[in-house]
Amino acid sequence: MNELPGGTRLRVAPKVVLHDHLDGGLRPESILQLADDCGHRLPADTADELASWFRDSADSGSLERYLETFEHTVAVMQTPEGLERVARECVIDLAEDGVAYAEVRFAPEQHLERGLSLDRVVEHVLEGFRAGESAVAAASGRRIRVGCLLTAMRHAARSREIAELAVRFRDRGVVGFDIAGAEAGNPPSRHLDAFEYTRAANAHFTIHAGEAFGLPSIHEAVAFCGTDRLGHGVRIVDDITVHSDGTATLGLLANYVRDKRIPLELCPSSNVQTGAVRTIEEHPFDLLARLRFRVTVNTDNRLMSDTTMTREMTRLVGAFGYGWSDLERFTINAMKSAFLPFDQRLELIDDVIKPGYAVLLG
Ligand SMILES: O=c1[nH]cnc2c1ncn2[C@H]1C[C@H](O)[C@@H](CO)O1
Ligand SMILES: [Zn+2]
Repeated sequence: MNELPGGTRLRVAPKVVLHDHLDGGLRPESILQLADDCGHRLPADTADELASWFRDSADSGSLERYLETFEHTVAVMQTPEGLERVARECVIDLAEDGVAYAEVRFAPEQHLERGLSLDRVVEHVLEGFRAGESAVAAASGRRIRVGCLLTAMRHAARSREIAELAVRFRDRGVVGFDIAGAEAGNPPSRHLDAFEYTRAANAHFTIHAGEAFGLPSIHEAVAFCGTDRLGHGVRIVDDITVHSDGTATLGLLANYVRDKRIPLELCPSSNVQTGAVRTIEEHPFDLLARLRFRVTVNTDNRLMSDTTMTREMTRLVGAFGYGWSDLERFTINAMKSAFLPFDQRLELIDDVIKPGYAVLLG
């Protein structure tokens, strides 16, 4: 039998991440330095202790408590230097993880505490992404491409403004719009005007739905808002009945999501931390993959989950015995679902992903 994917070969395998939060992926050392610069008090004072603090605090079983940890990352991302540094390091870290294409999201409205405007915030982050791409090319000759998603916080009332911001920056590196934050009590339809505006501008969006709240949230995101992708969407499993002989019956919503090939941005470790699923082994990722939903593998928050794309894939390989061809399929699923023009998606699939996995498949 062939060896299961792992080690350095897995780390260098081409990857695509569609769901990664900029403010959930900072390096602990950078948080310490930036907090020192701006006088923000942290709950720990060494990089190791801080890394553990984030992981342990996020391990709460509740999305609301998980989200509280972002107070300390958002606090150090309020200045041009802070935003650019975090964005640049994010790209370098993703490239180190074998990521060839990433869509990284953040919520501009959370970065106005020191007087920056929404436009300036976005400009600094995009500047950091470009600097990161150049640094990777200069250091290793490798190419990583990073698109930005602008997120609106779903408990707040700025979604229309953020959708307009995303459309305004569409030719400068912003590839889409999103909503995030506490899901229960803040249904997607509260932000219908933002989604309608985005659709009318022929722009793309994804919605965090079906993570901490179940089918009604997914239904609204798909049927009322017309989302292009589902952020998590893991609870679609509530609309699937698995019988004792292993066959499955899909409800109307699950069928619709599968028929329309609506991509699921699945984030296994994050789901365990917020209590959406109990363990990786019990994660519906494999059921959904076998039923041929368009599943993709994602990190969500690398700092809070102490993870990388390589680790998420390693955990899935450990739980479900996936081989290289499975990982290639999930990666192509993600690339097909990216908010890039079709010809650019195809180019990455044909020139980067397929040749990369061809070597690994032997
Ligand atoms: O998985 C998530 N679900 C809902 N909201 C989230 C998740 N991960 C991060 N966020 C929030 C916290 C961040 O401050 C915000 C923007 O990235 O998005
Ligand atoms: Zn998320």
